[in-house]
Amino acid sequence: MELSGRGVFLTGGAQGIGRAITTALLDKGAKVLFCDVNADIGKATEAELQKQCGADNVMFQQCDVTNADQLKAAFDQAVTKFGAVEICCNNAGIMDETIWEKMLAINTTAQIRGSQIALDHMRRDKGGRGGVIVNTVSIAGLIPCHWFPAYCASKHAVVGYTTSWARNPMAGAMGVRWCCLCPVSVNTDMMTSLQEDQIFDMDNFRERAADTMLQPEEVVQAFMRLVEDSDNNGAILEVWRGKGATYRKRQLVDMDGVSNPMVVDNPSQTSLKPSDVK
Ligand SMILES: NC(=O)C1=CN([C@@H]2O[C@H](COP(=O)(O)OP(=O)(O)OC[C@H]3O[C@@H](n4cnc5c(N)ncnc54)[C@H](O)[C@@H]3O)[C@@H](O)[C@H]2O)C=CC1
Ligand SMILES: CCCCC/C=C\C=C\C(=O)C/C=C\C/C=C\CCCC(=O)O
Repeated sequence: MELSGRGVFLTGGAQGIGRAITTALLDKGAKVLFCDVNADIGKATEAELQKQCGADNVMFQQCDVTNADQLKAAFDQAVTKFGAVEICCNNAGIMDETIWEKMLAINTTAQIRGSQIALDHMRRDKGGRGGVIVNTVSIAGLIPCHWFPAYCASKHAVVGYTTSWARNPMAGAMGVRWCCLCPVSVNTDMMTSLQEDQIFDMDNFRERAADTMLQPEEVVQAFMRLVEDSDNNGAILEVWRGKGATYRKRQLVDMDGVSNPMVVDNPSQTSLKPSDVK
C-alpha cells in the first residue's frame, strides 16, 4: 500500500507508540488526525508535528475513546479533513489492574468501537475506498501473563475480534484488511510511570522485561510492515527485541509424545515446557 496522500485516523497519539507511528506515517506523506484524552500533550505534539510536516497534514482532536460520541465525532473529523480515512489505528490503551473495568473500556470496547466505525466508512461494498485497520495489541494478547490478567484479557479479546473480522467471507468484497500489532514491552510512559500496585509481582516483571524491552521506533517498523504488506489480512505481527517482527502461526504440537496434541502459538516463545502439559 502506497501511503502518500492517505487519510489516517489514530487514537492515543499524543505520546508513546501512537506518536511514533503518527510521525512515521507523516514522513511517508500520509495525513493524520490523531486523538487523545490528554489535551495538553496532544496540543504540544500537534504543534511540533505541524512544524515538521505542515499544518495541513496533521491535526489533533481531544477525545476520550470510551465516549462513543466523541470517538465517532473525531473519526468523522478526519473524514471531513482528508476526504476519506483509509488507515485506522486503534492504539489508545492503559495498564492498571486496579481499574480493570475502565481498562477494558479503553483497551477493548473502544478498539472494537473504533474498528466498527472505520469498517462502516471504509467498506467498498457500501461505497467506501477500502483500507486497513490496525489494532495495537501486545504480546499479552497472545500468551498468559500472570502480572496483569485483566490487561491480558483485554488484549486477547482484541485479537479474537480482529482476526474474526478478517475471516469474514465478505472480507474481499469489503476491501478492508484487519491486523494485530503485538509488541513485547516498549519503553514508553505506560511502562516508565507504572505504579507498584497497578500490576502484580512488579519486581518479577521488571526483571523479566529488562532484557526484552523495545524502543517505540522498533514498533513503528513493524506497524509500517503491516500497513504496507497488502496481502496480510488477519495478520498477527509479533515484535520481540532482537528478533524483529514476525508473523505468528498457530501450530498443532505434540508436546511430549504422550499427551494429546495441543494448539500452541510459537512454542519456542512461550514459557511452556513439555512438563507443563498435563
Ligand atoms: N508500552 C508497552 O510496553 C506496550 C504497549 N502496548 C500497547 O500500545 C498502546 C500504546 O501504548 P503506549 O504508547 O505504550 O502508552 P502511552 O501511555 O505512552 O500512550 C498511550 C496514549 O493513550 C492515551 N489514552 C489513554 N486513555 C485514553 C482514552 N480514554 N482516550 C483517548 N486516549 C487515551 C494516553 O493519554 C496516551 O497518550 C496501548 O494500547 C498499549 O496497550 C502494547 C505492548 C507493549
Ligand atoms: C517494569 C514495569 C513494567 C510495566 C509494563 C508496562 C507496559 C506493558 C505493556 C504490555 O503490553 C506488555 C507486553 C508484553 C509483556 C508480556 C510478556 C512478557 C514476557 C517476556 C518474556 O517471556 O520474555
